[in-house]
Amino acid sequence: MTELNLPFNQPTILDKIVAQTREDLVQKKKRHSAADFRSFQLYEAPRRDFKAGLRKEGCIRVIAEVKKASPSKGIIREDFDPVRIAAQYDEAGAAAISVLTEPHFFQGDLAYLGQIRPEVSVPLLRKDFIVDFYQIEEARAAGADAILLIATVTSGAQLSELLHAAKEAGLQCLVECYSRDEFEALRFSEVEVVGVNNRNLKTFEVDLHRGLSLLAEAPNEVVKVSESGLSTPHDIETVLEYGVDAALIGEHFMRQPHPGDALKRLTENFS
Ligand SMILES: O=P(O)(O)OC[C@@H](O)[C@@H](O)c1c[nH]c2ccccc12
Repeated sequence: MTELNLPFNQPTILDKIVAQTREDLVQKKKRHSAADFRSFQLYEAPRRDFKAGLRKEGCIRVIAEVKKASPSKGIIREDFDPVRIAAQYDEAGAAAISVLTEPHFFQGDLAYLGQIRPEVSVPLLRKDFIVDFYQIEEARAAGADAILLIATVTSGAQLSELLHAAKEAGLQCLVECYSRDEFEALRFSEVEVVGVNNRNLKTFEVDLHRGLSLLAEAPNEVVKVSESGLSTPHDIETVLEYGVDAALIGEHFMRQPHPGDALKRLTENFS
């Protein structure tokens, strides 16, 4: 993908996050081998069906996100209690909860998954930058039901291998892409849930219609998720007009005093 508005050869924020993730992995592997995760209590817990809740004809399904900070916005919510926020989302009818676990750029924590899990009934998506099989075992041990795989970060054979490994580990995947090239390179025989990020992770620009037009091209049997920058009933109406099943929403909810009420208000006419 060409980014004409970026200086040549400058590392993007995404490059930096992935480099940091790889560095962290070196340290983590010294502490635990992937096989060690098998002895974690949550490793054997039954998984919740992420995909099943994401499609309801004529309704918007919401993956509500627990996110303290982001590289584009800095701290989004000072008063951040991940378990309380997740419980509100669950009560407000979220189809799933996305939990940022990346620590350096999003101030996330892997431990949030295990803390949230017993307090909610819906599936949990681990939102992180997965580049290694190790992180799949780690996600299972931490209590995730599904993981995000980002086509901008991992594509082709590597993406297929991670998808396969996740399936083996009993985890479902949300495969996120940004560009048309990434979208067209996806093997829809392997991808059950596809997301298009409306925000360019390199420049942070948001373009809802660009993302939705791409999603509309996905095969019928694939669950479609519109991600990022959604905040108004008009946005939700637009998402539904494109035949998209679910919306992934973080910042808008996290900026409201009561994120659960914000979710109810946003979806009351579409559920
Ligand atoms: O907070 P927003 O604009 O509602 O967006 C949520 C989610 O789509 C966004 O956090 C996100 C989408 N893809 C990602 C990949 C990594 C980290 C974060 C993301």
